[in-house]
Amino acid sequence: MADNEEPNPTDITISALSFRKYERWQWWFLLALCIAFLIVGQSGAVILGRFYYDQGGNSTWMATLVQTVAFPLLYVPFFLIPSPPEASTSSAPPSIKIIVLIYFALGLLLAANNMMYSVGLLYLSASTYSLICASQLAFNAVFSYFINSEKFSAFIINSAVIVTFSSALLAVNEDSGGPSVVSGSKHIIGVLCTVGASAVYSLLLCLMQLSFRKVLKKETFSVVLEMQIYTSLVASCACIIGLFASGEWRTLHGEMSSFGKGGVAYVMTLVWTAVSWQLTSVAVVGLIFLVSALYSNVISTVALAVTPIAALIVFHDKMNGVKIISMLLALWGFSSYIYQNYLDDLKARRIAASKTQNVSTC
Ligand SMILES: Nc1nc2[nH]cnc2c(=O)[nH]1
Repeated sequence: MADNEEPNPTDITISALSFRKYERWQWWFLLALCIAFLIVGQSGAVILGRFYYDQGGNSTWMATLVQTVAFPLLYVPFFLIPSPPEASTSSAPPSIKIIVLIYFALGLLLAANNMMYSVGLLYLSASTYSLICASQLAFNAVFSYFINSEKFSAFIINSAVIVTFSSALLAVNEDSGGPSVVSGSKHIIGVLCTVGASAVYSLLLCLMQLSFRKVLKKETFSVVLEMQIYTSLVASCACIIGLFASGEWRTLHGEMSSFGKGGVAYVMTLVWTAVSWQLTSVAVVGLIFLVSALYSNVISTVALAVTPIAALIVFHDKMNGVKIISMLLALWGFSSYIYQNYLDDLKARRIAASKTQNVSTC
């Protein structure tokens, strides 16, 4: 855009304009915090999830439940973080019935995604798993286009394609961990569930973005915590019903006593997996709120490429050329999207400046 051209608010590809409650530095600070939480939380959660299966854990319902059940922890930031007062908006607030319906539907989608994600992690090697997970950015781009009318700049397309390659590259990595031998049918179930999870996850993120923009319309971060708390409540109830209805709860005691590293390690693994998932989920929803569903998914996929570093530190896993190239690609894709954020920020400043100028010349 030329300097003398009037900036057009609809050119902006991120939601910076709709996020007026916070100062610009606060917006960037929240963005950095969410990115850090997502990368640390997801790497930790995936590694602990793999550890649970490796040490003899076998309950997919339990692996699914821990992805949401620690949501009461979020009441701590919910009550501690002060929210700027809501501006009075011209539109009426949504009815309670609509809000309950939204949280209920999104909570069920979340439970379905988490179940399929757990089955994929159980039956597939980390490499096959990463390859299929890479498809979620393509799903997300399609859903974002149709559901959120997302505008794709060259930097966004570049970022999504490069991060997809980065994740796919992990798949050619020979020494990736995972179950050594699974039967053909279980492998097929693992593939179908991971593809299903990728599609449902992308749809879920886009629907969350739509709910923030079109229905909830709050401009404070508390709406992120509310979204996470209520959808997790619904998803956890669905998992508890599944755990009891499937009879899997009867196997839990035996699983704990035969856990490779002992009963205390079993409990600790589940507790820290649950905490890591909360950190991850708040960051995922926070990034949808601050920027977009596609952005949140790009950072999730970058976290996938960063997981080998965490495995290197925690399990002293081997590092090799493929993993390093995958991470460098992820970093490149990530930088491309951050640069788009910067350009959008510049445009938002110009719009604000031209508005002030117009007011003062009137
Ligand atoms: N399907 C899916 N579920 C998730 N839950 C948290 N992160 C992810 C992800 O990257 N993909």
